Amino acid sequence: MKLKYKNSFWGYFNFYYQVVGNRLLVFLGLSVLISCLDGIGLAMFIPLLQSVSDSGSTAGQQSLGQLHYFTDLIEWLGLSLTVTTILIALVILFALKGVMRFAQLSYYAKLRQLFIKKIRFSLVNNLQSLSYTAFSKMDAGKIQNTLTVEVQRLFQTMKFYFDASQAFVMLATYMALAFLANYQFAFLVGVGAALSNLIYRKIYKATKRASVELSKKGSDFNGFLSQTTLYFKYLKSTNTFSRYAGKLKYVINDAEHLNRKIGNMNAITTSVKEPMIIIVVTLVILLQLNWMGASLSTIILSLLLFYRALSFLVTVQNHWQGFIENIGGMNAVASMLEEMGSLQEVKGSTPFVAIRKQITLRDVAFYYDNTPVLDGINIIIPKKNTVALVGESGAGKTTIANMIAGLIMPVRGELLVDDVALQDIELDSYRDKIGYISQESVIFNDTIFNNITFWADPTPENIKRFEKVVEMASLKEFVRAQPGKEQSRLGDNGILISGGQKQRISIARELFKNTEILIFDEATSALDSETEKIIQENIEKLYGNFTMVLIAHRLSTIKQADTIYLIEQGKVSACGTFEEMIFKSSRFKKLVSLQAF
Ligand SMILES: Nc1ncnc2c1ncn2[C@@H]1O[C@H](COP(=O)(O)OP(=O)(O)OP(=O)(O)O)[C@@H](O)[C@H]1O
Repeated sequence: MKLKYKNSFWGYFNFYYQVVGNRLLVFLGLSVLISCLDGIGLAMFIPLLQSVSDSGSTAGQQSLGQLHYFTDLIEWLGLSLTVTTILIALVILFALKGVMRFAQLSYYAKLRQLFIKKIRFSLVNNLQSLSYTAFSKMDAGKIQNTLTVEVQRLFQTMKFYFDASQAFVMLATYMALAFLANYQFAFLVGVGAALSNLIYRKIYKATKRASVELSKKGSDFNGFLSQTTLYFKYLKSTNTFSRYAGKLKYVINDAEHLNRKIGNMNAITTSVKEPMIIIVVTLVILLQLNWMGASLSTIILSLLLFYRALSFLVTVQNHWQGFIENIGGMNAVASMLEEMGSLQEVKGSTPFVAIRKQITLRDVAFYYDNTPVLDGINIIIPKKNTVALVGESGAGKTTIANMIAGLIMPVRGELLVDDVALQDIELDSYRDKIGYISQESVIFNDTIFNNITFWADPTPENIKRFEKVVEMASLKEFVRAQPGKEQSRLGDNGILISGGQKQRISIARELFKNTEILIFDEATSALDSETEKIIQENIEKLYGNFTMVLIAHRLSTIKQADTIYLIEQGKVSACGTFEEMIFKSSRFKKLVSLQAF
């Protein structure tokens, strides 16, 4: 979903219209109906007053102006204008208004639900389909802030917009009724409204600027905050927390300064409200009494209608102020949807079922921005073979693994799965078959069972499969030792378990999945030598069952690999079995001897 809008009343209307469609018109139609019922109900007080004071129907008709049509209607229905009929009409009108109000509010609740769902679903869908390259360039704080705070602010805008519209309809209705009752008064209200709008316009502009600025500060704050929790351990143990917290406080300060500014502007608009109404009403009475020679009943009706109209004018202004205060949310969500929409992953159409023969990287080159990272890479990964990538830090091993996982595409050359180029493969079906155990283990704050099965239903087959992979990943003892066994929780980001345990859980998860290609990126880097040996044996048990890509700095762990590729500065400098490599690559031999030492 793309949400484009112009900064105007109808531009914003169009924004909501794009999300909820014609339902918006239904809502506004109900608002008009309620306003009419309210206005007519109020106008009925005049014949009521006249009936009570027995002032005769002709005077009543005059003071009602053109509104006498409503009382005519009562008479046309064959009912005489007595206190009782007017009271009954009043009750019916307001009861009807209550019913309509109920219908309108429950319709609003439905609209709100629909609106929130649509916006959140669109953001989640766009995030899901975002390309990995685009994601790595985006500001994580901004994404997080938009999906949480800004979406919330956007919903606020909708509430304020709808409330302002409702009040606007009320205002328009009372203006129309006022016009019908006494057009000179209506003119005065128009002048009053125009004057007060001059003051409000300036304040709205300044509020809008502050609101958009607030969204930016929110992104910064969220970015810093998520990193604070992510790197809590580091910040704590190195006593760098206070310096980092200083940055966080600086952003809080800025954001709260803006909030205060917005609050001050709100204070002005709110406090100006009552004096302004009184001034306009006083002017209206003075004019009516001294220059227009109006009767008391005309003045009472006019005052009733105008006071209502003016208070709705103020309500419109207040809600509009609230709307403007949150407009940054609309801006942030619309631009995030647009930005993510333009950075979507392009997926091919050939569904992936299974590897028949091999994965081939042919003369592959890759650049991060303009910096070459891979150049002329030729690698063959035959089905169910194990290929190891070794080389110094920054040589390009992870970049190759990312490409095999379909996260990035070759800039030059091609990656073929059998005969199909990676670009042509339907990536979701391909990734369904990929198991990726990265340098940073992925542990969810949930039970061991859910972490490994990825929230699979605990059916007898799944439980059996779970037990099997727990055993394969040497986790049996660990699970048994937990007080809640497989239902024990692992804590946020696996904070409650060791680095080695995290990696074994990651391995078990990939084994549970119906994986065909297994990528291990430094899978054994955080293990003690005893556990590493067990895991190593377990990985070796997988040899021949999966197509595997191993990235390991510890060369002893890849002795059994079918083929080893030595990557140096983005190029393959040698390849072969462990023994062949020792024989033909002096660089590899040196690396092995350094590690042996
Ligand atoms: N998202 C990125 N944007 C820009 N440059 C990147 C990005 N990711 C990696 N690089 C650069 O690409 C080069 C290869 O990185 P890569 O992670 O593939 O190396 P590696 O061999 O896996 O290193 P290590 O063994 O330390 O994990 C490095 O110079 C790295 O700085």
